[in-house]
Amino acid sequence: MSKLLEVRNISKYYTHKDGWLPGRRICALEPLSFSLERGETLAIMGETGSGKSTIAKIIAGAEKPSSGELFINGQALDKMADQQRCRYVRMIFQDSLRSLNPQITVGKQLLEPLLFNHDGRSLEERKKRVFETLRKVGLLPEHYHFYPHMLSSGQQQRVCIARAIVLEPQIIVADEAFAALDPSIRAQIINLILDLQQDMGISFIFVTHSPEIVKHVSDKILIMHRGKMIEFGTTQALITDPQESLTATLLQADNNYKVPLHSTTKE
Ligand SMILES: Nc1ncnc2c1ncn2[C@@H]1O[C@H](COP(=O)(O)OP(=O)(O)OP(=O)(O)O)[C@@H](O)[C@H]1O
Repeated sequence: MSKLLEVRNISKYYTHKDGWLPGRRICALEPLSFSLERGETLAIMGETGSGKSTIAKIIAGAEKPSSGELFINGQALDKMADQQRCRYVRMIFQDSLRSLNPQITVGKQLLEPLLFNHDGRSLEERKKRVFETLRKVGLLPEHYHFYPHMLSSGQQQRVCIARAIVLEPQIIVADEAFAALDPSIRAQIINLILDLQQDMGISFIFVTHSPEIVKHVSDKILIMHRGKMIEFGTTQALITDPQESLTATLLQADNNYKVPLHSTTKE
């Protein structure tokens, strides 16, 4: 496996503009570095407010780091134009279902990223890519003409995944994207992601509180505590020999969620 993503010394400070202490600087992330190989899945875990979403947003380009650099295949990510960057990294947000526009058909919502990405394809070629993508996420050609409210929540989540993969990115960042789903649907979506990873070689970065999801899908785990990366290593190493008590606590099994075993599980 070759190195896909390299995160070097990224940090993030926010300055409060209002409230009790305007102008006060908050350190959301102390400088941290890690790397990810092609096709690997990384899980980011930690308590509330520890900086997990901040890392996810910086990798996806939704936030700028206060310092540090990110490289993808050796190329500096922050020097890329948005159109180029979104061909490499796409994000599925916490409230991804609400990010679907209720007034636009599924097909048009999937065409949008392709139109934004001026790659010289004809409309017919783009539509062909959209139909292929619907198939990859387990939807039917007729879903192209559906509006989001005509789909179940599991199908809507598949549209969100389709929107993330339609540009064939190398990394997808999912920030607690599946937490609100019914457990059986969530298991199907997680298994879909494992299939996509095998078929398309996409690397996933998950922000999650669920040890079961982490054990099921991730190759590596990054543990955050109050803006600091306190542990980073392979899933196997952190499960069998955690160096921090917080790591052991976060990885204790939760009984609320079980992913039915799948042939491609990483366990
Ligand atoms: N836009 C912002 N302005 C000011 N402070 C922010 C902003 N975004 C995040 N923070 C602060 O940065 C810190 C890290 O936030 P972040 O959302 O990354 O944590 P998290 O680990 O993802 O938490 P959660 O699990 O609750 O989503 C928190 O103290 C948060 O209040």
